[in-house]
Amino acid sequence: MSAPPAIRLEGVGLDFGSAPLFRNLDLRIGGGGITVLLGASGVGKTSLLRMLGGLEKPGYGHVVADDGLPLAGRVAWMGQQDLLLPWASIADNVMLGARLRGDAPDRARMAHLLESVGLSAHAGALPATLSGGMRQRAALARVLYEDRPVVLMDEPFSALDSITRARMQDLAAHMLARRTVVLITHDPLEACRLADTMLLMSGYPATIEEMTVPAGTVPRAVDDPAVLSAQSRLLRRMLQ
Ligand SMILES: Nc1ncnc2c1ncn2[C@@H]1O[C@H](COP(=O)(O)OP(=O)(O)OP(=O)(O)O)[C@@H](O)[C@H]1O
Repeated sequence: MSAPPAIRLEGVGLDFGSAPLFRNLDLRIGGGGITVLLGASGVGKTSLLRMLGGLEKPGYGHVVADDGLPLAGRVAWMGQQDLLLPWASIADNVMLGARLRGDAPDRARMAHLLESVGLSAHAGALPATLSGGMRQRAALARVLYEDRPVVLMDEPFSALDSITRARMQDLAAHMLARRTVVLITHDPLEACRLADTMLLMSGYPATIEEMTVPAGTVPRAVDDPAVLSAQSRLLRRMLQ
């Protein structure tokens, strides 16, 4: 994997119809860490993520990597839905990118990744036979198979029960270490466990405020007192 770049938004604007989502927005997403994006529903988090991934073109301004190289081809995406192909095995789903590119699939790499996410025994299974948490682990293995330095995650764990969610947070934090990760979540505990940098979006057009993160390295423990008090401060702030 190439070095994880920082990403800059320079004077970015985006409107949908008459609604100004962003006006002259400047923002730097640090390289090689997890930036968590929080904010009320509809404030523009997904739109910002889509601009970072090149899926949405800003009305004006630029989205650039700090190393001066194009971002295209260096970004992987993980969303709330696992988007696994229902008719393909877990193994084939993990190697899907290679197949789409016409590359020879790397079965050893796939097997290693499935082992890392605890799914070795399910390589030949169809997605429908797995639990939601297992399918998200398969989706994570697919992201890791692609080995992109930038990973954009739009509420990837929000459909999971709280125990599975906490396990996925630990797994993702370990497996995605040293990549440039941007994670959207509505869950203050998830934000406080996983953020190296925490950004709160609010208003129309949106402004972005950097929040203080708890001390300690990611993933922080679920019962860390600093995490729990930061979580309640954050929730109170989000309710304002
Ligand atoms: N392609 C589009 N065309 C028109 N309007 C859009 C489009 N994409 C997003 N919007 C609008 O832009 C606003 C921001 O949407 P966005 O999905 O970015 O918000 P969000 O903060 O991610 O919300 P949520 O937390 O509910 O997912 C919403 O009002 C939405 O309806």
